Amino acid sequence: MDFRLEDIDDAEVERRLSIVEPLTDAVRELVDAVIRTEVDDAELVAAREQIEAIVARLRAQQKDKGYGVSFTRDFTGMPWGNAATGARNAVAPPLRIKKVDGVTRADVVLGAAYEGPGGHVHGGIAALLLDQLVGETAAADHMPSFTGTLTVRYLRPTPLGPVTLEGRVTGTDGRKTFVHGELSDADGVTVEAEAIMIQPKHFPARDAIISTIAKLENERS
Ligand SMILES: CCCCCCCC(=O)SCCNC(=O)CCNC(=O)[C@H](O)C(C)(C)COP(=O)(O)OP(=O)(O)OC[C@H]1O[C@@H](n2cnc3c(N)ncnc32)[C@H](O)[C@@H]1OP(=O)(O)O
Repeated sequence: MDFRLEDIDDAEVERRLSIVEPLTDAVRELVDAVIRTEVDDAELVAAREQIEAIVARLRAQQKDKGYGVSFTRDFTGMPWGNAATGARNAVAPPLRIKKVDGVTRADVVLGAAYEGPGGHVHGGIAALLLDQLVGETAAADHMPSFTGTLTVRYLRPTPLGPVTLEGRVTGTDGRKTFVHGELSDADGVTVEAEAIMIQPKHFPARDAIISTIAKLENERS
């Protein structure tokens, strides 16, 4: 797994976010505009040519694979390519999850890019968002839990628009954490999930980051 340490402070994280988040938001707007536009064919062709030029500009310097996950020395994660939350990923709605007293919560608006049944949220998108939510619900002490089993029950169709997600731990058993998650619209719960999250036996990436931080601290003292 691609985890790495970047020796930067919070101000630098914020500076980078202030550049990339508006870019990602502009691409989200582009995706929505392409889905919903009713301009004529000539306009579509002209737009495509402009988009291809922008893609070529961005491809001038690229990472080999995915974005991976960087951490600062304070273990602030920068999972900016994440499909649900990524600050650089226009596919992500993006989900912004807050944890208060062990309960995770997120409010997000799901627009045209997340459609499954006409006018309603795609079931895979609901599962994606719930998967991320249960992951962050189970995470503790900088130690991730991976989804072992995710059971999703669709109670009724979720209309496109604003939705709320909420997750809570329902139990633990050794390295396993059991999590309940819900996705709701204004009228109540539309999708619910039960997850078995598992802290991996070995997580070499975390150990590697901890030893790199220790080395940096030694060098500075
Ligand atoms: C910080 C937020 C990040 C959020 C990210 C969003 C969440 C995600 O999308 S994670 C990505 C999707 N998930 C994955 O890719 C996981 C792939 N699987 C794996 O990596 C491993 O199988 C893993 C880590 C789940 C378990 O491996 P390992 O640590 O070797 O488990 P193992 O020692 O065999 O078993 C431990 C316990 O878990 C149970 N278990 C193992 N696999 C599963 C499973 N898939 N489902 C349920 N229980 C399981 C075992 O039965 C055992 O239970 P017990 O202790 O009672 O005997």
